[in-house]
Amino acid sequence: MPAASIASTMDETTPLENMLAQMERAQEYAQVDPGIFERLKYPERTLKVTLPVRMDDGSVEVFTGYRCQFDSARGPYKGGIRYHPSVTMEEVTALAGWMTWKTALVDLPYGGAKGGVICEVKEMSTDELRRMTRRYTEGIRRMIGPHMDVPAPDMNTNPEVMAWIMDTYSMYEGYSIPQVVTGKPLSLGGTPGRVEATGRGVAMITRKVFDYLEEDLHEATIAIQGFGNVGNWAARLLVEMGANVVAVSDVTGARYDPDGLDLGSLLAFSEGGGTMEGYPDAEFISNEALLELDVDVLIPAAVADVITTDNVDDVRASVIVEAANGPTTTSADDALIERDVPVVPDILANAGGVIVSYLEWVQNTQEYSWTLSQVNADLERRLTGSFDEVVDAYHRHETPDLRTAAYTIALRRVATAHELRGLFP
Ligand SMILES: NC(=O)C1=CN([C@@H]2O[C@H](COP(=O)(O)OP(=O)(O)OC[C@H]3O[C@@H](n4cnc5c(N)ncnc54)[C@H](O)[C@@H]3O)[C@@H](O)[C@H]2O)C=CC1
Ligand SMILES: O=C(O)CCC(=O)C(=O)O
Repeated sequence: MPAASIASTMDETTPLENMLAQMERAQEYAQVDPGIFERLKYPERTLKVTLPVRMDDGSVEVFTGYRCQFDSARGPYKGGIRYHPSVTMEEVTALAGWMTWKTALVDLPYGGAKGGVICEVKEMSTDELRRMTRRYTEGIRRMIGPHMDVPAPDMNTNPEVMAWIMDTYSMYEGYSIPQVVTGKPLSLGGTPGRVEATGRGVAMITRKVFDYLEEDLHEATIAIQGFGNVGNWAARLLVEMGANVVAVSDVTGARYDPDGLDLGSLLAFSEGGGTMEGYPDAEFISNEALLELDVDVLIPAAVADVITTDNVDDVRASVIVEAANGPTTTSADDALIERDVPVVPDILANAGGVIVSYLEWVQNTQEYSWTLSQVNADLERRLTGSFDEVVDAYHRHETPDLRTAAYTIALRRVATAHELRGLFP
């Protein structure tokens, strides 16, 4: 389905419509060829797969999965796989689009893709998840490959799931192909630093935006929505940098302590299967209340569309760093621009994950491994360099916000690749 017709059937806060609106806003400054711009509103292809899975009780459940390949002008498609009940073809399309702008912005030789399966991981056993993952991999295996499309983790997927994907793909090809997927366990060709890379990047970018604003991160108060892979690593590393993490949440709610949370205890509790609701210390507040706390930095690190016209006037943070994909709607962006609240956009703030995925893929391709300090140094160089480029574009083009500056860079890079390849005679 063409992106424009998907968008016209949905209300204004859907991720796909937001992504298209973000592109439109940047085109005013990027001024790429109108024909190419029109092309870039549409994904190249999306595959929908049906996944029959034998459940532990002997019944068969049929799951639906997608892989959307948005653009490949700059290189193989790249992007994570999400397991979540709210996955839709439209959401996967928006996420694949965001991957396209993200890889271009941080100048990786990739295009953008995203996959997802509609499922509730909490209600499935490990065996059921493995069978579903193998089915999904079989379903999409003709469109992925180390030089074609390289999946990675996203919400509710992890190194174990990546190992199953790698194994299933390799079985069909007849030999081991670790570089078909990134975010693998270390003993299967994963790289040191990938698990924490997205959270580390979020922390690095938060420090960078504080330097840019000439503010001190030391003792700055931080609220983080989402305490999964990205949120919990961002929290730990920000505390290491001297910041004061005062609130974190998961899907059940948030814990808040204005003097700073005991992260060690929260991590141990959640690693043992506990939820925020069940955590015994600190004040329990809702996810909505977390977004409205009077803090220096708000880091949405869970789902899309959480800062909207409904709550943006109550968001009191001085800076927003988008660790999740698509947490702010375009109308909320307008209000934040009006109030001069800096928003570091997702395609920059959470790019640490795909940068280290690239480093994993490079190591696999070269059959050579790097140390953690080499990986982290390369991540920091790329990410902070991209931040500087975005700030430079913001001032040079006088864009309304950092997001538009980031998109201006990304759109131009992707459009140049299309032009050079002669895709538009
Ligand atoms: N894992 C990665 O490397 C990357 C992830 N991201 C984005 O970061 C975000 C989080 O991803 P992960 O940490 O990997 O996922 P995860 O599955 O490890 O953790 C997600 C967290 O969000 C919470 N959550 C789920 N639904 C929620 C809701 N409706 N309201 C509040 N909290 C909710 C969960 O309880 C959990 O704490 C997603 O938007 C993802 O697309 C972006 C770049 C890379
Ligand atoms: O590591 C990757 O390849 C992609 C991670 C991802 O899905 C994202 O950045 O949203």
